[in-house]
Amino acid sequence: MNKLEIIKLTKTYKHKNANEDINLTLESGVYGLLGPNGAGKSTFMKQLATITNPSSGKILYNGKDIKTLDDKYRSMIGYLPQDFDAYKNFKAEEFLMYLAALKGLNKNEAKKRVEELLKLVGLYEVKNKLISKFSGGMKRRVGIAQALLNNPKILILDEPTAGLDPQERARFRNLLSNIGTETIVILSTHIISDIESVAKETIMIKDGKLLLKGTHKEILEDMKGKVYTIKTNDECEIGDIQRNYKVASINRGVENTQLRVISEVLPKYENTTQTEPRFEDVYMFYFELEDAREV
Ligand SMILES: Nc1ncnc2c1ncn2[C@@H]1O[C@H](COP(=O)(O)OP(=O)(O)OP(=O)(O)O)[C@@H](O)[C@H]1O
Repeated sequence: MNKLEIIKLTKTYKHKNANEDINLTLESGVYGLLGPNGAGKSTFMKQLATITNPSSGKILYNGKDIKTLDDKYRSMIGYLPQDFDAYKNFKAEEFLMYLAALKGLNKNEAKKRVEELLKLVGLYEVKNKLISKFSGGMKRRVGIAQALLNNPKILILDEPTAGLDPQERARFRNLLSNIGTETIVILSTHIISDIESVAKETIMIKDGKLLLKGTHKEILEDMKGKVYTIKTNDECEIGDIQRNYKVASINRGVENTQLRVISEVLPKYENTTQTEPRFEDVYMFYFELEDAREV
């Protein structure tokens, strides 16, 4: 069994609830934690990683409070904090060997595991290079590798793809598929495409509260009838639509301009057709975006 139960989890900083009354059950598999800046994702993950204690509520691992499991629980988790900073004066391999020793791996075990992980994150060729000479994406990959050192049962990754280029993002997706199916993986992001293909379920939080949890199919099903395409050539109308609706994208074609609109009611414009929702519409529906994307 590999199960986390999060019960009425609340974290208050001064007078603000960064997490409020969150109830969730997580079992093996990848969960994408989605929410805008300040939604409470890091706070949630820090509590799972025992970096900070809940103000109220509790977290159970296989039925036992993680507070009482203490080091036993900690030995089962891998954590990549949002602000992970590797010791820059270490070489990649040296740094991972050092952390492996801290995590209690013996030297032979550590050597084998570090080599495996360096290959997995694509840093084996540069294992003897100073981390200070690495790009942001490479440093992030060192962070991902260190979170995996102890073969965690629970892997908590706070924005693992921040700073990664498209190729590195693709590599990260492959890497996740190589992580045991017996692991609970929770990864936070505000980039919907990062979780679209890898997460079995998406968890959305907003203003510290749980908004929804579901499979992509369930979430998309819920979006049906809320996405429209409006075709127009009238600049006044385009402005009007932008002021009154959530516009996911604007496509300025030769013949006309097409606006992808998210709305719970049928928009009142002439050339409006309902269209199939895409996963990226979900973010727009639940969270405001500042500007429509011009495509
Ligand atoms: N140590 C702290 N002291 C006071 N307030 C905090 C602290 N940590 C977080 N907060 C506040 O709690 C709220 C949630 O922050 P959190 O970092 O968990 O959000 P987030 O979803 O991870 O955001 P981001 O995507 O920007 O990282 C924010 O309003 C933040 O300012």
